[in-house]
Amino acid sequence: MEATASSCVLPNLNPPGLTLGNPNHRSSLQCDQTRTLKSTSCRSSQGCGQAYLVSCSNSTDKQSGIISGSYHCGPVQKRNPSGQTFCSLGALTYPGTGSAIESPSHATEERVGVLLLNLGGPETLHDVQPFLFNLFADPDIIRLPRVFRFLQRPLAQLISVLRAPKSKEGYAAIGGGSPLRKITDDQAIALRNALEAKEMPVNVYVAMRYWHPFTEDTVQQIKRDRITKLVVLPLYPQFSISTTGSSIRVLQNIFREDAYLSRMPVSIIQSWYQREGYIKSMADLIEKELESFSMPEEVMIFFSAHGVPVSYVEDAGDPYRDQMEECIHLIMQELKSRYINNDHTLAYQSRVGPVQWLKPYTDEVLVELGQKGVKSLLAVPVSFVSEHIETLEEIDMEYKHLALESGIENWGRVPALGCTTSFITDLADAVIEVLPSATAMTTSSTNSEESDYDPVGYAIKMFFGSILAFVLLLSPQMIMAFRNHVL
Ligand SMILES: C=CC1=C(C)c2cc3[nH]c(cc4nc(cc5[nH]c(cc1n2)c(C)c5CCC(=O)O)C(CCC(=O)O)=C4C)c(C)c3C=C
Ligand SMILES: [Fe+2]
Repeated sequence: MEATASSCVLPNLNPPGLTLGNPNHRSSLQCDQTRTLKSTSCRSSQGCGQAYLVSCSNSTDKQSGIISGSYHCGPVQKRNPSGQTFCSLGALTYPGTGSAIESPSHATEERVGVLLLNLGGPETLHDVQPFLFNLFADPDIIRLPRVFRFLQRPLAQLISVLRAPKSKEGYAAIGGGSPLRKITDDQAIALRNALEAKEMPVNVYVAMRYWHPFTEDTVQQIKRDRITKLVVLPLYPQFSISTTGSSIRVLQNIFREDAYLSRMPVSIIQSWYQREGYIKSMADLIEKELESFSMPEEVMIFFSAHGVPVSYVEDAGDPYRDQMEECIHLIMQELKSRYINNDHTLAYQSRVGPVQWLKPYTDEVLVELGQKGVKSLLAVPVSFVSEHIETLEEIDMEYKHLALESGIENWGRVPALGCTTSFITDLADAVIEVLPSATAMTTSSTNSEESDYDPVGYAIKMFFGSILAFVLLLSPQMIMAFRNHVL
């Protein structure tokens, strides 16, 4: 199955209601253009991270991954299946930094980059609160009406401080930090190798949304390396406004403000949950894990997806729930084709704050299943392809404990895909498929809300809104909602 790619006519958003149609149809995708993110700025008080590159040279270790100055690639130029020229290992010399920025359209050789987008995670306990600040300061995570946007950062500060103790406990329980950076770097290396094996040498970059290496820094590296064509590959199988949508919006803001980048042909793979390689790889993991139970056919396959607030799906048109359900259906079909006919269910985990999230909730379903007499359960994390705090702590510790307490006797968990060969090979195919459709990013700057601007109405809303927001936010219920998972 083909990857769904948009050739980068990026979302034109009309806040406050971020309307997202099917992201596979780029004309229906709308986003918010009101944020101003400077491409070179550091966020939070933690200083700039360094962009990390898995290069198309032989230097793949992390220390040498940071490129500065001239950069040499191999002796031969190769053509990909669509006739484009690439550097192969060794010979092509990438001009060093500091020279005039050349427009990609005038460049003589093709230098292809693949940009992996991911969430990022705190590397130490000290990073937890600033990481949470970056997360909650994202208007795609806390979606305030436009008129209250000025409250975004103060709210983020408050919520991150309230939430930090609980998050720190979680990160402490999994070794003191998130494994996400290391796993994503490993996936980048594996993808680079898989593409090279398919005669397509590329540079693979990692850009995180909330922690190092920040998207802004990685994009600067891409520019320094004079990449001429880019495939953007979010490491989220399903599209959500809060994940892929948010990362793409940051990219859009950076690219729009830069002459070189705005002319670079880019292809974005918005979701890939329906790809055969991914579905088969997930089915392989489930099949293997089922074999560890004494009576595999009696095991309930329990898909647990990261939740999003209901309003994302029902008001903002986030396709996340539909894509998740279709994804589960495809995995189950694949299992059926292998004569695996187990019962299955889907629930949503990791809710934060005082609003309604997608239901059913994982913790509630686990208790119900235990009460109904289910004895064996296999948990399958399905919204993310790396181990992270919500697999290692929430599922493996909290939910396992809850399930065993509720009467479930045999517990298993499918590992995240990580660097599974069949999965990475399929991602490489996805990159190859979308490369020919890369086109320069174009955005419209028209914003109807801005043209309807009414200063008096705005001041009134801002005055009463601020009072209301602070009263609500400082209520004990609200504080509890952010400290714990639920009200
Ligand atoms: C598809 C995956 C994810 C969606 C959708 C998503 C939405 C979402 N998340 C929060 C709040 C938090 N997320 C946190 C960590 C976290 N989230 C994801 C993935 C999705 N989030 C991952 C992979 C991680 C873990 C990163 C790591 O360090 O390993 C956290 C921090 C941890 C905690 O305190 O629980 C918060 C907070 C919201 C509000 C949201 C949708 C609006
Ligand atoms: Fe999350």
